[in-house]
Amino acid sequence: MALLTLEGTACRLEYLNEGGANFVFRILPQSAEELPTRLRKKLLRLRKEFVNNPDVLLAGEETWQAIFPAENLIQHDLIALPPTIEVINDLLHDVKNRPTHRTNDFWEGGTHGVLVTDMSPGLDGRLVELKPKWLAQSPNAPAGATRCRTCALRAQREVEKGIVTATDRQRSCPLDLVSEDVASRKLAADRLTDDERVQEYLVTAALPLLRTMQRYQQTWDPNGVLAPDVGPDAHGLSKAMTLRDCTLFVLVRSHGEVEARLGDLDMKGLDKLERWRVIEQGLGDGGWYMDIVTLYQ
Ligand SMILES: O=P(O)(O)O[C@@H]1[C@@H](OP(=O)(O)O)[C@H](OP(=O)(O)O)[C@H](O)[C@H](OP(=O)(O)O)[C@H]1OP(=O)(O)O
Ligand SMILES: Nc1ncnc2c1ncn2[C@@H]1O[C@H](COP(=O)(O)OP(=O)(O)OP(=O)(O)O)[C@@H](O)[C@H]1O
Repeated sequence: MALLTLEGTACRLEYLNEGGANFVFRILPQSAEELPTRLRKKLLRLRKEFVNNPDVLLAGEETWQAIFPAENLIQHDLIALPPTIEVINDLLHDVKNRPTHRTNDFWEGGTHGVLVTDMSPGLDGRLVELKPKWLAQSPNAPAGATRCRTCALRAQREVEKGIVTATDRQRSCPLDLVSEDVASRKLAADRLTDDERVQEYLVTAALPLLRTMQRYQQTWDPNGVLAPDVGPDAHGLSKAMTLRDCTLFVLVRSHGEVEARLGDLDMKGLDKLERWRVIEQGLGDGGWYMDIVTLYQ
């Protein structure tokens, strides 16, 4: 637990979770008093890496707000922090349930954090986190491809490197998730989650959201990472790649109502372009877009 003052209120932070780039904390009042409205039902997300300009923490916000309904986005609210680096890192030292491969990560400090919509399920809800991934085929896939970009990469990774990521484990095809055919959508949803209410949501009410994601993945990256000159499309490519890796948080409340919001929409930098190109080239050259490689699995 870490004690600090936010919005003039004495708060305590509890570690919730972390990914490669951010720590996420619950915000609780130190005493019996209520939290100020701004902090209520919010989590504090801290970028692990030191960020000089706090605006970077909100990069892309306007882009996402322009294409998705507010009710489908994790809301972000930049908040100034008191000098807290030691308090946070002392807390991280004490946490027992951190992912083992991240226990050497500590907060590099910073003047600001981001308050995000709290999608925690509480005592009587359920939260399912999933990545819809590449909802349209890669523009660089060969003609006649029988695997989509996500399925091709999964097959390559498993066979060549023996690596199965959390997303891979779901074995769901993103193209099925946005298919016109309801049976295909159902198959994809069943593989993404065991939760029947979330399956139902994905197959029906989630479609407009998923199709918007699909549409913008295509619009923003019409030529693919192997296009000889991505210069003019560079910002579009960043946006498309970010949308291809974001997380959909699906919260089922006690009476079955579903709240679904996209998060992890931190804009990907083009410093990754070379890596993306190597991946795409490898998928094509290795025949991973073609089912034939299944023979070797
Ligand atoms: O390459 P992909 O499609 O497997 O996506 C990577 C993700 O893998 P997964 O969703 O588990 O299959 C991967 O997720 P994990 O670390 O495996 O949880 C990252 O999100 C990675 O992005 P970045 O390099 O950290 O910015 C993601 O890389 P990019 O989106 O930058 O390609
Ligand atoms: N708004 C939220 N509500 C509930 N839980 C959340 C929320 N945001 C993050 N989390 C939890 O914290 C974890 C890590 O958060 P997040 O995905 O933001 O980290 P990250 O470092 O950006 O991830 P990545 O490794 O993909 O870069 C999530 O997987 C989720 O379990």
